Amino acid sequence: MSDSEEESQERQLKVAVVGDGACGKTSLATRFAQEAFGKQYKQTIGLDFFLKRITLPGNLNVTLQVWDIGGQTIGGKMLDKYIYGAQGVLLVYDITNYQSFENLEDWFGMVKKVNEESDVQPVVYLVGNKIDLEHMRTVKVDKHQRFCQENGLISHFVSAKTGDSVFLCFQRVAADILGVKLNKAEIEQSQRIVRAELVDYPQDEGPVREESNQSKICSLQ
Ligand SMILES: Nc1nc2c(ncn2[C@@H]2O[C@H](COP(=O)(O)OP(=O)(O)OP(=O)(O)O)[C@@H](O)[C@H]2O)c(=O)[nH]1
Repeated sequence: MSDSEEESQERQLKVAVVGDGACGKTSLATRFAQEAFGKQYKQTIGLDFFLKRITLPGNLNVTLQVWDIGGQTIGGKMLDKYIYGAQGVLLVYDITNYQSFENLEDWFGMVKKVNEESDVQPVVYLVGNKIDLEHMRTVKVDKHQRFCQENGLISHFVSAKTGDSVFLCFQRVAADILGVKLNKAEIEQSQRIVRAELVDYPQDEGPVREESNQSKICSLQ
């Protein structure tokens, strides 16, 4: 294959998103791929796919295939087939739902089983979702960190609702899979993409305190 043919072949990465029903997997995929969020819960039956093209440092174009796996598939016959071949796995739970955190043992067990015989192991992230509901948190941060340390997982906290850290999370997965390092500026840039829509202070004036739209915007932070 010539160099130019190789260059034109876009890299596709499979990222499987697993976790209990209603923890926010579809919402994360939708936020990442379509920059949208819906309040209404619609259960995923089986699985859904999302595709999103991103550019990593070094002008590396990558298409992420996000496999949004329905929470009800745990214990089902198809789950191992859905997870098989994923280079990245997001183990998602809802920080306001302790059970969804506890059940990650089972989800992670399934991921390990599927990859038992494989030489290459997927990059696995522990993702605490719904951080906009911090006041309702039932899973302590140190529990989350311990689970990461004990199992060699990478930690992330996100909100599909506000978009907080969602793009960064997927971007990091892609970068980790490909062994690309993101520097501080790139990480900040990714965070800014999400926040730019929410915060729009007038130049040189700093945050406005009172009644205007700004206070509504601040409450999203
Ligand atoms: N406040 C808040 N609500 C969220 C967030 N993410 C998802 N939700 C809500 O949680 C509910 C479930 O979200 P889904 O994305 O459908 O959950 P899921 O994990 O895909 O569920 P299954 O399809 O059953 O596996 C919906 O009502 C979402 O609007 C979040 O970050 N913050």
